[in-house]
Amino acid sequence: MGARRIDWLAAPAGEPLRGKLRAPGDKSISHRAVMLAALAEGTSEISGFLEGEDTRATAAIFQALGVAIESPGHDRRIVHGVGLRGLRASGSALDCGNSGTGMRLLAGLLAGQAFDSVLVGDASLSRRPMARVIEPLTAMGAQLSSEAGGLPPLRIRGGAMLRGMAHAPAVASAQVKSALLFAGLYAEGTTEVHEPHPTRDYTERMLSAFGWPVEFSPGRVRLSGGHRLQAMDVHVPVDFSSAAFFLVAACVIPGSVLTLESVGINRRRTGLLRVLEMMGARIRMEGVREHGGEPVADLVVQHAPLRGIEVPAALVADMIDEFPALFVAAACAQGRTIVSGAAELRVKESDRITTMATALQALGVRIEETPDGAIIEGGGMTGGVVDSHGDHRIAMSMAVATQLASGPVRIRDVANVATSFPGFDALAAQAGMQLRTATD
Ligand SMILES: O=C(O)C1=C[C@@H](OP(=O)(O)O)[C@@H](O)[C@H](O)C1
Ligand SMILES: C=C(OP(=O)(O)O)C(=O)O
Repeated sequence: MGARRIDWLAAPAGEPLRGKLRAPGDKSISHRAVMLAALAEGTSEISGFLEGEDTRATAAIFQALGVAIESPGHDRRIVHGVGLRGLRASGSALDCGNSGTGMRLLAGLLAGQAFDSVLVGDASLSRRPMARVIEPLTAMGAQLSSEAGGLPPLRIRGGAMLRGMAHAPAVASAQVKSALLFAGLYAEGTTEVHEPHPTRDYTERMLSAFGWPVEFSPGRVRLSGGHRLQAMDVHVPVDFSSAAFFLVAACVIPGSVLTLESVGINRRRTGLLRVLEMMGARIRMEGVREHGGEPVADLVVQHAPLRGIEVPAALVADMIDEFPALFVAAACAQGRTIVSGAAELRVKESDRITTMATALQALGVRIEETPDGAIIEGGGMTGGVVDSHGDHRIAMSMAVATQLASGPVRIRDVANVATSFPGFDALAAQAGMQLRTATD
């Protein structure tokens, strides 16, 4: 982000990945934990909090809104909740950084406040579509405006009287669903969301854990205004999306046997596991248990030859952030992999279809873009220079790809990895990958 321009220089280490790794805490759950703890009555302690730029931006926003948040140690936060009506106006714009989750969830939450707010973001976030939350929130009575084309900054007028209603969003998006549920806390009557495909259900589960009555089943959720949130301690599991880079790396690097510890395996997040298994991967779950109300397991992954498949469109929402990593698995597989039904990838931190296609092509992979996916021919990769376009998931996926390239690779513009996975390069080196930082 910002002025820092960092590249990675990577080379195939020629070594299998071995040992045990623990990836950082879940980004989606960390955002929600801060938000609900801030609105709760009493003091909540969050452990396993993701020390990423995205989630720290959310915590800083709540501090600007008058919530006392202590950081007693790495991965920990103590949040002194102010209750549903206890936030107060910030004198300045609230900066969500690179985080779509932060901005969209806050749009719903701030629409219910008595004061005005402005949400801003970095250059990437300022290009991402917000009409998907502005329109349904406006239908509930919220007063929000954006730049032309539904782009940030978002200006939110306080004091609106929100009405609950039933929503059927056109896109399957946990961010949209969660924005509507946050507004629903402040609305009169019942707010319902019927999704085109079920998406991650952390907002529903966490609201319920904080004591708010919520009815939900996959793809459906319903709640009413007029209740209270009670403080609780939140234990954040390891983020499956972060573990996914190492899962793919160990699948494709011959001789690897790697254990990823205590990974969150909520079904709405683990579509990639099912797809890799269809491709021939050998991944075992050990010690399945509950951690802070979420299922977690150690994932033991062993190298296995992968074959190309047609990725079932029904799994897209369950692996929405894992496509860059999947593209790398596909490039290393035998045969053709077809991805479709994934047009949402075009409105993430970068256009992830074009960015991945361009990066893999630069390493000699045959990959053809389609409007909602790609056709990837497996085979070898050469060395070269690739650009992550400031997209954390592209940078980390290409770092995995380089381990199978026939020569050195420079990955440009990787600083943004700190938004979701600070310390990725150190962990990659610990596992046996060769990656070093270079600045221009
Ligand atoms: O709700 C969330 O925490 C998220 C939902 C997904 O976005 P969409 O809701 O736009 O699919 C995902 O891509 C993002 O990384 C986190
Ligand atoms: C899309 C992502 O996050 P966000 O939408 O929160 O920016 C992501 O982390 O891949």
